Amino acid sequence: MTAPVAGRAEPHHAPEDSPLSPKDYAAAASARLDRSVWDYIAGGSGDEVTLREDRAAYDRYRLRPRALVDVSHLELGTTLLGRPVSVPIGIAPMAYHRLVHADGEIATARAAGAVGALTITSTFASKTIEETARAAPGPLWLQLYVMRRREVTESLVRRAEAAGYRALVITVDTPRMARRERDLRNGFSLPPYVRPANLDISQRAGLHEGRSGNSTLAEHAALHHDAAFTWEDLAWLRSLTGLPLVLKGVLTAQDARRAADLGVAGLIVSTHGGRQLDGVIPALDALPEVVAAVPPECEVLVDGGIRRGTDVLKALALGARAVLVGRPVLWGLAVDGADGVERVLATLRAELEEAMALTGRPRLDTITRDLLHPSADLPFHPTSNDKEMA
Ligand SMILES: Cc1cc2nc3c(=O)[nH]c(=O)nc-3n(C[C@H](O)[C@H](O)[C@H](O)COP(=O)(O)O)c2cc1C
Ligand SMILES: CCCCC(=O)C(=O)O
Repeated sequence: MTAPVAGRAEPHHAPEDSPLSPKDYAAAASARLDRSVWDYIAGGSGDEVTLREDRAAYDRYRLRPRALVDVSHLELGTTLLGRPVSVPIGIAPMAYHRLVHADGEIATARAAGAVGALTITSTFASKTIEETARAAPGPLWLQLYVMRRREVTESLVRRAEAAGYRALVITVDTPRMARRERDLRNGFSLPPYVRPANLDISQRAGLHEGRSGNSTLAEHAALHHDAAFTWEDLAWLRSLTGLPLVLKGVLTAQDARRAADLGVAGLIVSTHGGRQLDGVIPALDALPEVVAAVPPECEVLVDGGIRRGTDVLKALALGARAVLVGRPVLWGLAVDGADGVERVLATLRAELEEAMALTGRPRLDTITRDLLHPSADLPFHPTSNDKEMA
């Protein structure tokens, strides 16, 4: 165990001795974290319908294993935008890792590097773009919220290029931050030891002054995010940089096709972990129509609710090139710093290997749609409208 960060609550009770699954890490993290920090991470928007359904979507599929296949050698390596990764599992961009551990994004990136996984660093990282890059041997992408002051975004792009980041991930589901009632009730604001390390002083205004009944993060987004950013403005971003662009938060074939037509290199099918528009289609259910809408060279990833190796397998079977994991990474970080993150990622990798072996799918290209059987309570066959939507 590493030392707790300043200001963090003492554990309410001793965490489990040796957490095994992401679920165990959630229990241990919840015991260690302040309630308002736990709620910020765990919560969703509105009635948290999408938060629940993103996860439940995975449980609506059953697996159809094939027998007597040579699974003595398994291959999990692939490429993402031309760069090799050891696993088709990456870390989703999440704000403020220092909320849960003093080493913040440095620990997370180091752990991902040890596993050979992709890391996507948030605009709201609590360690700098440069120090995170120095810690990470694995591929790094930078997530961008496009700011009203375009020079802020441009400077982040330049710094990402100089530090060796390989792609820019533009989050398109957050022209404003959705109401998250847990944060509103808790009057959540950033503790003094956490700040957006990559934004200048003028962009930090207000993040620490908690006013009761308000989420300062939402206020900050309302002040600084460019809610007028549109498809036309993407051309401006393209003209700024040679780095490939990836759009995060696409849920329809229409938007996917438009992005591909504009030369976007990749898409992340995502509901933002149920934290933005509540009631949207679960990411897993949107995945087939997005995959069907874009040419094969446009790489499609998915996130939201992935907690087991079999979840990864199901997403790959529905056409994802790789998956991203969000909250489980912060749970591992809260419990045991970089070691905790590494164990969470290594567990998901081990479970994916097990699932590949036991379904007779030794390579990623053998994980195909016929691996899935919709369970009896599946309300509709999510692949039935692929053709219509594409
Ligand atoms: C605490 C927290 C902070 C997040 N911050 C960002 C962010 O800064 N940018 C972004 O694009 N997505 C952000 N997300 C969304 C994640 O990238 C991802 O879409 C989601 O967490 C995946 O779902 P999962 O947590 O169920 O794995 C955040 C999610 C969480 C839980
Ligand atoms: C303004 C967004 C803050 C980080 C974020 O994306 C999230 O909390 O989901």
